[in-house]
Amino acid sequence: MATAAEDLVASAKKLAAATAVTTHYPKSPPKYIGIGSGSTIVHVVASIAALDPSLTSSTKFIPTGFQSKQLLLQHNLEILDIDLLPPGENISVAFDGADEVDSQLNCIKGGGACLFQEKIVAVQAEKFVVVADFRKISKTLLTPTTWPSGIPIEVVPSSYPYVTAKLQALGATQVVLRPGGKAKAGPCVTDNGNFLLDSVFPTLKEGEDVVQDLAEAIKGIVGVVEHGLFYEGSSGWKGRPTVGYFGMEDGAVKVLEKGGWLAA
Ligand SMILES: O=C[C@H](O)[C@H](O)[C@H](O)COP(=O)(O)O
Repeated sequence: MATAAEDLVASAKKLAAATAVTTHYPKSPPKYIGIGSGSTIVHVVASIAALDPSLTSSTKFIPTGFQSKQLLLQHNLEILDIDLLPPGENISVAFDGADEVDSQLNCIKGGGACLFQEKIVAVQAEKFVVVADFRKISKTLLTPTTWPSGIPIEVVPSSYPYVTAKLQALGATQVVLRPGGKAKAGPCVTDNGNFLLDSVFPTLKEGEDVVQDLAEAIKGIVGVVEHGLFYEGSSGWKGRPTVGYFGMEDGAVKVLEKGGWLAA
């Protein structure tokens, strides 16, 4: 049976999801909508499935992994794999969860091992809407929150000892090869057949390009496929959300945009 604290988090996610969908799902039928992964996206998909069918029946929904594909199937929403998005076409809105979000909307994602697919969908979306609960809010990234395992980094399996050493040289204080589930002997294998290194770095200072500097250093290591930093820096946009919806403990939904928190 769920505890009172678990119930509080679940209802915060649900309310934030409903508010985000009501506000950002297009008012005329969109061609493509991106669907992220995790426990919060379950509520987003339920809210989308409850919309008037005229808004969803001609839409193709692009999943970011096995779990979100199954969710779309359960709700009879039409699926399109991201590699079939025609070149030059954009996704109207991508909805997703997050593990940690800073005051500038930079995120850590990948707790569910779907960060690569999530990023390739996010960067092709005209609008990227993140939905989360109050536990995910932090002032600066890598501040201990409920996401103490750090940045998930997807690596080609044969490279993991090398990448581990390079991450430590970059300042990581802990690098853990993510284990598989209870019934899996050996590491977690992503939907792309890769491993994940959960890497704790010291809290990032506030300031221009601190997230970008770390992100680019990680991405520069041979063997790294992608990392869970979704951000924007002076060299470009790398998946920072357009807006974040957060279900709060008091039943309110707070909205964070690039310029700061919107007044309730
Ligand atoms: O790989 C997984 C994702 O980045 C999820 O969106 C993230 O872990 C948030 O998940 P949840 O909604 O379960 O907190």
